[in-house]
Amino acid sequence: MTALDAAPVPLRRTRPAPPVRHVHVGLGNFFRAHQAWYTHRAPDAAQWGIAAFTGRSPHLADALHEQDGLFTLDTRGADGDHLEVITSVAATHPARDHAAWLRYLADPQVVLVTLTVTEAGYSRGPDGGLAGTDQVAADLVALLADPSALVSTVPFRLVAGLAARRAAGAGPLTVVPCDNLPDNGAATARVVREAARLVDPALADWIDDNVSYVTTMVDRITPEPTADDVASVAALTGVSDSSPVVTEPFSEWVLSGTFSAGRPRWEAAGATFTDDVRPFEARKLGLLNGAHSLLAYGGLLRGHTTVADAIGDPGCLAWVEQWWDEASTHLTLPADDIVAYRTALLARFGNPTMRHRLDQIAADGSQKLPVRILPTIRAERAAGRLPQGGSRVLAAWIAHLRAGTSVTDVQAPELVGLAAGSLDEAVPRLLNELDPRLAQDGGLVAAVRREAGQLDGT
Ligand SMILES: NC(=O)c1ccc[n+]([C@@H]2O[C@H](COP(=O)([O-])OP(=O)(O)OC[C@H]3O[C@@H](n4cnc5c(N)ncnc54)[C@H](O)[C@@H]3O)[C@@H](O)[C@H]2O)c1
Ligand SMILES: O=P(O)(O)OC[C@@H](O)[C@@H](O)[C@H](O)[C@H](O)CO
Repeated sequence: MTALDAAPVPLRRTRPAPPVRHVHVGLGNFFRAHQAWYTHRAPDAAQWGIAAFTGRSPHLADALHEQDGLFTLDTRGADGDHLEVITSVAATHPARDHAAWLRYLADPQVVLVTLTVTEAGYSRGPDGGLAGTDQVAADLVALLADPSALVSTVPFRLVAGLAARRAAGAGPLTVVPCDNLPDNGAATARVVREAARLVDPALADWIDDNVSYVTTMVDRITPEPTADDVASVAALTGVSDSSPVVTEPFSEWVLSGTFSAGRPRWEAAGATFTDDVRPFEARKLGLLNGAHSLLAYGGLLRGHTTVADAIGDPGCLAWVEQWWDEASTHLTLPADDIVAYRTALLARFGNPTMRHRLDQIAADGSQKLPVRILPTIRAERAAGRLPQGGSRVLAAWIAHLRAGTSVTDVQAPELVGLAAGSLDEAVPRLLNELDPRLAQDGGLVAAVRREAGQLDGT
């Protein structure tokens, strides 16, 4: 008898969940394939339950609540599927369950907060400080009126939780951002500090004294699961799981900083602790995420749907290799490490069992290109070179915005407006949005204009 012949078994706990000592914001696919998986594998997992909150929509919190926080992780490699039920998520909550959020943060047993809220979720303005958005302003007004008011932005959710912690005398805590942002610990500290100071300068001082921020590089390609993935996991396991996650065998987590009140033994599960994350971060953001953005915009233009489709196109592959040559020049890890990483990336991108959609990666280019592409372009220009590969990534993004129909970005209406009209005008306008200094660099503007013309045939 195969698993398919039997009635599906519901996914429920048979043993108590581990006690909650860690809270996560951004319950989604990546957190479940990465941080929840590392904790599940840690030798002290029985002491480190996670309460996970969604960033916005309640859907996944509700679905996992029905399964006691359990879900199946389907790791798809060349040798087939490896299936395991991850047990580290002890409780799930929608973002609107703010009372639960405040309760956890006020609990001295809870000493860790991790985040996967996308690059845009940090509410950072162009200089990295707290953005002046309507949501930020609304959260400030709400918190000044009532410290327990529901707030929606990540900086103010943290500030509200930390205010509750201070009031309860619950002691120190560590925040561990796990999004693809360079120096994400310092980036998070800055927006939280600025938000706290607006609410109560004494609270900001307490946070400075009691909250540590760890900087991380995170890596594991985890696409949004499809209905076919849900069906295939059910067929393979015979268990009815509404919300499995599909991921790749490769995983990396590099962390740097002080955990003021303890953490799971993630190093025993494969995480690396180091004094300096930056060389790993630069390698990953430039080579993996930079090539992802190139494949997203360039691949969509060439009619592809997934990363595996696009990397199988010799034209896209040549673009990626050229971009990698430029980016690699400025990486500080040993050359053989970079060569090995590039070789491994080609296999990871080409993994035919992963349907990593290019339109998912294309979202929020205005937030992603500055960290994935611009550092290499600036370094190339400082070295007196005009990087064709980097110019092509910017040109492909511009062509994507000009196509206009499927642009998902926190600044979408503004960007689509700036992309309209002649390329001669649109290119400097859009470069100016990314960084005004780029728009003043005549050589670079001309190179991006040339590449954009090649892409759309003008
Ligand atoms: N998926 C991957 O391969 C991968 C790998 C490395 C890092 N990451 C990081 O993790 C992030 C999430 O990826 P995912 O695959 O889990 O996505 P997902 O869509 O499955 O989950 C995203 C989570 O972030 C929340 N969120 C989105 N925008 C937000 C905002 N503006 N404010 C607050 N919360 C917000 C959502 O509500 C959801 O809980 C990525 O943006 C990236 O920074 C992802
Ligand atoms: O998750 P995003 O939207 O920040 O970026 C899309 C991909 O580039 C990214 O998710 C990679 O798959 C990931 O960073 C691999 O570790």
